[in-house]
Amino acid sequence: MSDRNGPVVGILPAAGRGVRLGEPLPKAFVELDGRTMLDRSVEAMLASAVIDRVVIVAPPELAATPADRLVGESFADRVTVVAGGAERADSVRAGLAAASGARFVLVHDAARALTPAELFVRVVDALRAGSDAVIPVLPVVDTIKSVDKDGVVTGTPDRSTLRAVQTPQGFDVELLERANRDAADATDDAGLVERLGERITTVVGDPLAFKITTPLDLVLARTVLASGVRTEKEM
Ligand SMILES: Nc1ccn([C@@H]2O[C@H](COP(=O)(O)OP(=O)(O)OP(=O)(O)O)[C@@H](O)[C@H]2O)c(=O)n1
Ligand SMILES: C[C@](O)(CO)[C@H](O)COP(=O)(O)O
Repeated sequence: MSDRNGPVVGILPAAGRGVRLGEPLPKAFVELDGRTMLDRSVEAMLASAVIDRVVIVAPPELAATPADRLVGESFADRVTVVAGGAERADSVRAGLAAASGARFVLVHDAARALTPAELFVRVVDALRAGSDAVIPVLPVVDTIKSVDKDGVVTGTPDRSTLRAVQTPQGFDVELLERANRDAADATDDAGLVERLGERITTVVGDPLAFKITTPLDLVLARTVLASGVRTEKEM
């Protein structure tokens, strides 16, 4: 596909249970300062003005809930809700199947609920400029070791070549569909594209796009909001 001006659809995997977070609700429905992670994520995606519509991939028992009960009313008409699967990759595939008409897709974890709108803009700009697969990355701040099955150190990769990977991850829709055709294990969507030997480019990530995974992350997210640090661009 050569025209790079076509529609961008956001796929928002939000079907995880949040076992590591340990809250009673599925993680995307946990509130941060009175609003769910899901609602915050949808708002950031649509407020970026570079995403035309969003497919929410919800826990199956909530997938029949009308969109205006899941997210703010002003966004509901640009949202579709589908049921997720057992693993994140299954949920992404369900979202991709509902992304009809997309030229590009942005896959974004609902768990990265404080992601600023500017990060979506950076990823879409890179797609429009010619990339078919784009991921946001940050430098790794810790020294990383590889270990064997007994926990004994086997090496120290050169940290300058390593990056921590975030979402949103942006793709030419046909490329991500092709990457998902053969079931394979990968911890992110770009990992599937890598297996095809395709080129993946990077943009600078954002510390506020951290994934809320553990109770400590929840404390951090709530503290960030209480501190008044700007998490959304005023547009
Ligand atoms: N079957 C799944 C698993 C995860 N996700 C989504 O993928 C994102 C990243 O996953 P993670 O943060 O690991 O969430 P959980 O799988 O819920 O976490 P845990 O492993 O602690 O249960 C989250 O927005 C989560 O809702 C999903 O849509 N479907
Ligand atoms: C996709 C991802 O958010 C990129 O960092 C991450 O790999 C998901 O990890 P998970 O623990 O499988 O949710």
